[in-house]
Amino acid sequence: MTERKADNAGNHRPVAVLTQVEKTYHMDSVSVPVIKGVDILVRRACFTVLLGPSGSGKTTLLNMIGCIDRPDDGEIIVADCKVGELTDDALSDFRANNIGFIFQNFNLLPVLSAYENIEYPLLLAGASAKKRGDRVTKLLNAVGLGDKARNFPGQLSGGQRQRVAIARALARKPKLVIADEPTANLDSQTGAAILALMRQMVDRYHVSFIFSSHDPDVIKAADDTIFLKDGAIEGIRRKGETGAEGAA
Ligand SMILES: Nc1ncnc2c1ncn2[C@@H]1O[C@H](COP(=O)(O)OP(=O)(O)OP(=O)(O)O)[C@@H](O)[C@H]1O
Repeated sequence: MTERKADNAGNHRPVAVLTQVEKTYHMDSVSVPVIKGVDILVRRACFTVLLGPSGSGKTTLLNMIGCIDRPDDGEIIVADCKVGELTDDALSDFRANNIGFIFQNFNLLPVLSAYENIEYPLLLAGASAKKRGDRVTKLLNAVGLGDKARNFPGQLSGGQRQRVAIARALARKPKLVIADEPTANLDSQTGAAILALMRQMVDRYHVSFIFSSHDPDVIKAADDTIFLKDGAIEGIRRKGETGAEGAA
């Protein structure tokens, strides 16, 4: 049985579990609760879409799942680790070893070529030259950019830059990739191609993707869709199931 099939059968632990997560921003004397008692289970080796209108709290939630930010209350488990118990340094290491990130503005280093951008996290991890070369070449080919290795970001289209960013996010074989509105700065055709590529990466590498969007069309690509409104879960739809269930 493949990992994916096993996961669908419920035999594998989820890649992330959020229990009663709360986050409030404080500005001067005003407190704004942004995430309100959220429970989420992110399945392993699945493509999960977090769907909600602007301001519903998608980025705030992804930042907490991605261990960039901490909740005020509740528990977050990522890759079987209770991340709230880690010190800031340990959390940084955990993030680098387990989580990849893709951003809407690509966040590539402009002075590095496509090859070097993908290689960078491997250099930071101390991987050997042979390992780096093998991995980068494999990923460049996987994202359809085998012939653009030497191009700098400024010499690539938006869609090509996002392909480099996807390859970079996968470089260290993360368990989870977080993509915050990765198609927001792309035209609809390029955005659809990027979505299809992420779907392929989930199927090929059995990595879990969690992708935020306010475009309901992205649901088609997802295994699971989590509907967020005003910082609370409105429902969760798992592919193959009819209707939306309550919080997982
Ligand atoms: N650092 C901050 N300080 C204060 N308020 C914040 C901060 N970051 C976000 N907010 C507020 O929290 C709410 C949720 O923001 P968030 O960016 O998580 O939403 P979003 O769903 O990702 O929105 P968008 O789709 O527009 O990116 C918004 O009302 C926003 O104004």
